[in-house]
Amino acid sequence: MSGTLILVRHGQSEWNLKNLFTGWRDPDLTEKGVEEAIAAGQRLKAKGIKADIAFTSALTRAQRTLGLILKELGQESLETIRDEALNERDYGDLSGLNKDDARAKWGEEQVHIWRRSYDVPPPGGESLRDTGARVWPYYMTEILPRVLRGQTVLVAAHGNSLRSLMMVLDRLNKETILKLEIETGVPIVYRLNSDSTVASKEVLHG
Ligand SMILES: O=C(O)[C@H](O)COP(=O)(O)O
Repeated sequence: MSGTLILVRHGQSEWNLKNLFTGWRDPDLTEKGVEEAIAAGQRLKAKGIKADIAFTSALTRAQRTLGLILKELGQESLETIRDEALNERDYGDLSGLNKDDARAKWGEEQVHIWRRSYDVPPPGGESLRDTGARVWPYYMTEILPRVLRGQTVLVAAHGNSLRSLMMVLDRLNKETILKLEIETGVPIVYRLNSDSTVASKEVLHG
């Protein structure tokens, strides 16, 4: 066994609440999102987890979630690396549109394909494969080597950047990825083997 990788999707954002496609837009957390982030930190603390380093995206909702978690862990000054490689999928022309309005305009099935398929990009935006094309190399070069050295690495990011990562960790394919939904503010704790495969996975629900 090597180290530990903890993935957390940011808490509820203002645009999650309004049901808007967000992507690279930068809304803050709602009150509920703040509470979810604090609860995530408390659950990690209850497990006795301390991080050695943290990674997050270039977007406020993920950074703020990370800050609230680190506060609960008593690790506010932990080394933190922010990189847009971990940003949410770029939702392109859908950004800022209401998800129900989009379903009314383009149909339920088309919108589901844009949201959950592996390789169909929303207009002007990134498919999950495109998102993975920036997340996977970043994971391989910056995150995984630290886990393999035995560190505990905390990653606060987004629904689709984490889906692309979990596709690899959980060995999902083009079909099985369609069903993967990641809850806001729920830490997922992976222990990795020394060959980078997953030794165990625990989802820290409330
Ligand atoms: O960017 C967004 O709109 C959300 O954070 C993720 O949206 P999705 O569940 O539609 O992929």
